[in-house]
Parts: sequence; C-alpha cells; structure tokens
Amino acid sequence: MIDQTVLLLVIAVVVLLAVGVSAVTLVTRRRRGGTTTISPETAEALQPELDEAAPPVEEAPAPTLERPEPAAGRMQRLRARLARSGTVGQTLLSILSRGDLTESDWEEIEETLLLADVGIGPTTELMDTLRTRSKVLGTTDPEVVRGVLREELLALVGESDRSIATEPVVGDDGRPHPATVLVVGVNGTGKTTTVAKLARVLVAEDKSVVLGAADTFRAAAADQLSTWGARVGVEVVRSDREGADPAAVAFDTVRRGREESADVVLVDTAGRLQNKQGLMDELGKIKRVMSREAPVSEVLLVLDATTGQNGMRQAQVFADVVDITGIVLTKLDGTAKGGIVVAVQRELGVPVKFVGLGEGPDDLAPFVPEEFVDALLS
Ligand SMILES: Nc1nc2c(ncn2[C@@H]2O[C@H](COP(=O)(O)OP(=O)(O)OP(=O)(O)O)[C@@H](O)[C@H]2O)c(=O)[nH]1
Repeated sequence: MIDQTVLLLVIAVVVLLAVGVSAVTLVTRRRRGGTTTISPETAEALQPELDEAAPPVEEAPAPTLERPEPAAGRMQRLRARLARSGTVGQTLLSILSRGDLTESDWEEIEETLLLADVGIGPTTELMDTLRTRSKVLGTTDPEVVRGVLREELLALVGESDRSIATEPVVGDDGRPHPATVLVVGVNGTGKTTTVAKLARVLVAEDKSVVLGAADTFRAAAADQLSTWGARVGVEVVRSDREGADPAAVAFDTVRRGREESADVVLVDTAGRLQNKQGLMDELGKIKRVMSREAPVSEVLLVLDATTGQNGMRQAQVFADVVDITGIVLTKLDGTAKGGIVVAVQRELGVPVKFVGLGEGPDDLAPFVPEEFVDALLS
C-alpha cells in the first residue's frame, strides 16, 4: 500500500517536472524569436503557464507603403524651381525685343548664352539663326519675338527618345530578364538619391523593381537606398561587408531581379573621379559582370548641373568607359546654368532623360523640352 502511494507520488513529481521543463524551453524559444512545433494537447496543457510567463506578443503593424506621385506632369509642378535658369530666357527676350539690334546687343546675347553654359557651338548656331530671323521679321512685337525664341530654343534642345528601358526582354538563352539600368557618375552628383527617386517613378507606373547598392565604399549609401526602398516596398540587394566587390553586388542584383521576374533592375554605383583610372576600370568591370546575367539595357550618367564645364569633361570620360545611353541632370533647381542641358547633349550625343529639381522624393522629372523651354521664357 505504502509502496503504491510512493510510486504514485514519484510519477506525479516526474510529470510535473516534465511539464515545467517544457514550459521553460518554449518560453525561452519564443523570446529568441525562433519558432517551434508542438502537439495541440501539450499546447493546451501548457497554456495557463505560458500566459502567465510570457506577455502576449504584439504584432508589429504592417508598414504603410507610400504611393509615389505619377511622373507625368512633374516638370510642370516643379517649374518654379527653374526660376534661376529662367533668367537666360528673360534676358534674351528683353534684348531681342529692343529692335534694330546693334553689335553690342548681339554680344550681350552671346555672353548671356555662354554664361548659362549653353556651350560655344550651340551659342554660335543660335546667334546665327536669330540674326537671320530677326532681320527677316523686322519686328519688336514681344509675342512674335517670344515665339521665334521658343522655336529656336526647342530646336537647340532637340528631339530624342527620352524614355528609359522598363520592359523585361527575352535573352539569348530564351529566358526573360529584367531591363537593367546602371547608374554612374562622380562623387556627390546625386546618384543614390536619383536611383531611389527613379524607383519611385517606376513604382508609380506599377513596375516591379529591384535595387542594387553597388556603392560598397559608403555603407551609408546602402542604408540610404534600403530606407528609400522600404518606403515603397522595393527590395534592395546589398553586401554586409564594406568594400565588397561592387561587380558581385551588381551581378547578384540582376540575378535577384531574374528570380523575382522583376520588370527593372537599378544598380547604384560609388562616386568616382574620372581621372582615377582604377576606379574607371572597375566601372567597366561592373558592366561586364552584370552582362553575364543579362545585357545592360541602360547606363545613366548623373551630372550635377551646377558643375558646368567641369561636368562636361567628366561626362566624356565616363562615356568612353561605359556607353552612356542617357543623362540625369540633377540640382537644376537653384542654378542659372540650365544651358548645360543643350551643351551636354551635344557633347555626348545622348539625351537628357530626367532632371533633378529638388531633394524631395518625387522631385525627379522626366525631361520634357517644351516644358523646359516654356519655363525659361515664362
Ligand atoms: N537641390 C537638389 N539636391 C539634390 C538633387 N539631387 C540630389 N541632391 C542632393 O545631393 C546630395 C548628394 O546626393 P547623393 O545621392 O548622396 O549623391 P551620390 O552621387 O550618391 O554621392 P556619392 O555616393 O558620395 O558619390 C544629397 O544631399 C541630395 O539630396 C537635386 O536634384 N536637387
């Protein structure tokens, strides 16, 4: 009898100990954030202890994704930011409206154009056509003069395909791959912010996008891109190691884009001075390595509009290393040197596709020549 009681007591102690150990293990695992699978019976038996031991886990609210502003019409919205560039248009209008222009008036026109960074070639061209047309017209009517100047400035900016590749294409291997866009330029021109802003433009067009943080010199650049990406639900491929091979990150980004069947892959690169041969060679390598996974559809050169002729020299070297297919002219807000739009297109033979008009997330506008010229003359 006593034996039976002792036996029952021992069994009760063992069961209690087993329940206690399971409860402690489960609580510890929950606190580490891991997961485990237990039977429904055990879960039921443990529930009271668990409820007491661990406070209910509060679900983090799902982040609300931003809906970026559609790209169309942005230049119109941001037109006031071109006010400083507009001084060139205003000055030309006032000189041309004087009538019977003297040589000193023409010199003033020339100086205005050169100061606005239009460049020598395009300036001479515009002067010639304006001389001819003003003689033929023989009028000082401000509206007529404005019309002539508008036409000639538009001709100078020129027509071009300013779209960027955003459609997946079928590769030589018969598999589809995303449009891939490599973004390059010297330090501080606004590459990282441009990549982020471009992602927003694409998201606004319902494109799926993967970003690559191949600026591995500056950890902050990858953080910056990740933050911007998270705001619109765009994945960012990056390396945990500072100074990692940027070509490897670029390659992984394209591969990830393929796995995800993304429409577009955008790759940010570190700023590099055009006279550092090693860094320029590295850029060539990034492009080559990316191409192993999918041909590079687009190379965008980001130029700071405020750097004038120096920017032009950079552009030429970049164009020699990686075929540039388009220019993004940043910081066009707050500069009187809007003429760089004309000069850079002429010099490189590739169009300005986007312009940066501020630091806000949607302050990147597709470049529309008519809206640009109208802003200069308003
Ligand atoms: N006003 C104005 N500022 C801009 C524009 N685009 C970029 N910026 C600013 O320029 C600064 C540099 O931008 P980043 O995107 O970090 O430049 P980055 O080329 O990636 O820099 P590195 O990686 O160091 O070469 C930031 O303060 C941006 O907000 C623009 O269109 N207008």
